[in-house]
Amino acid sequence: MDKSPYRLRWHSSPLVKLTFWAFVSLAVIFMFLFRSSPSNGMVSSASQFDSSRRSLRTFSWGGPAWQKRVRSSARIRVRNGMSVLVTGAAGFVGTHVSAALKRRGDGVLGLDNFNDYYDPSLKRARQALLERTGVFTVEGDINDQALLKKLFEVASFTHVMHLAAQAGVRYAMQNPSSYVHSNIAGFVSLLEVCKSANPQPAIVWASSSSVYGLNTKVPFSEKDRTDQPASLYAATKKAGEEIAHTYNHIYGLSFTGLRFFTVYGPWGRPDMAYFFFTRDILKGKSIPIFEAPNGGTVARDFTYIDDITKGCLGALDTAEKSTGTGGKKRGPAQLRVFNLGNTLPVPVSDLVSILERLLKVKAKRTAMKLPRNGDVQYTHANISLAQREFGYNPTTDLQTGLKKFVKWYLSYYKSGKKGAE
Ligand SMILES: O=C(O)[C@H]1O[C@H](OP(=O)(O)OP(=O)(O)OC[C@H]2O[C@@H](n3ccc(=O)[nH]c3=O)[C@H](O)[C@@H]2O)[C@H](O)[C@@H](O)[C@@H]1O
Repeated sequence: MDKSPYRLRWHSSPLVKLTFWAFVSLAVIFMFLFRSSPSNGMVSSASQFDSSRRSLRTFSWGGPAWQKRVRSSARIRVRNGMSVLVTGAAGFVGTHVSAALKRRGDGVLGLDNFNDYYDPSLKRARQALLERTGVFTVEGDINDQALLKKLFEVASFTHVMHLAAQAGVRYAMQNPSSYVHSNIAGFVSLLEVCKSANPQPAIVWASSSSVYGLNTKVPFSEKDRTDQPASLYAATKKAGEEIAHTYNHIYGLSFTGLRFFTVYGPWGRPDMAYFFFTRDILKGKSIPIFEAPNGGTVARDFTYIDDITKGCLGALDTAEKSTGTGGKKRGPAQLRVFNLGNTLPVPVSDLVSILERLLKVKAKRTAMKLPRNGDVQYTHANISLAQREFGYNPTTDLQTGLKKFVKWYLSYYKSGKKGAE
């Protein structure tokens, strides 16, 4: 038995004993909070949710300075303005919409996971552009509910512009789980937080023209069937529309889904045909141009980014409030879906001809059979619903829009210094 004076004193003084155990308990509680609660302003690991991404990431967020930036970015600076959480803010459409909202005085907070589906340095350049406009983009994943809850605690968003998604029709064959992760699990994760927020935000989000799938009735109207998706990407977007219906029905969340038709323009996505055709024409590489099996034309209703941005703002401006509070529905809420297209389908071979003229380089064309990996032959939007509801009126033809894209492309990848991958 230990007979040291310390031991004796330990046993004999209840006050010392109490102090010691109080100290130990506090230390344990502190360690627990530090490790497990990112909402306390520490570190959140989104990678545990994200086994499908090629680069697993850990995001840092929190702390008083971070909260101050979030609050300031989301602050409304104009009468009757809105405070919008934009997911996928460092994406193509996200950047344009965030900047447009900020410029007119709305509060905007960006959220993006900066994944490596395509060159993340382009996303960082977009983030820097947003920063200059006054938009702070938080680095994080929509599957990270602790982060989302924290954002809603710090800022009171009136709207969510949900653009974060795994895009691309053909890539779904290579990495199917990334579509489920972002477009289904991520969407549900976001809606779980939105439905419990007080007040609930109104949600405007990106669906896709691809939901029309094998539908052959043109132009595509919102009333046409969308139960024959031709790719997993399309299936996850269609699932999103059904999930929106459920959250609208159960919780009174207000939803506007926007079916975008092949959006293109400056700061665009390098995985899209007009973008990598430009790169490959300049490099002298051959361009695979898809042809339909019957010798028919493959065409798209290419829609310029400024027209899409106006459509997004129109949808936000006419979105009604959600009706629920604290996770409970109080009445029926708005549920809308709109085509946002250009109404002028252009054959892919014509797109290449326009690029040849703008770049002053002859393309090496290779005809290829339309692969059976999700591509559809033709898209054409009927936009009368969006026209009626919020005056959507696209004004940019493909020639004009591509001219602006090429100008941006050449200046961004100045004389091959940055070199598009
Ligand atoms: O409208 C939409 O909802 C979709 O638009 C695009 O999908 P897509 O129209 O297939 O756009 P691209 O991949 O840029 O293809 C444009 C056209 O070029 C054709 N193409 C593509 C690649 C290629 O190597 N050759 C080729 O001829 C495609 O068949 C298509 O007709 C986007 O990539 C999707 O994320 C978006 O949801």
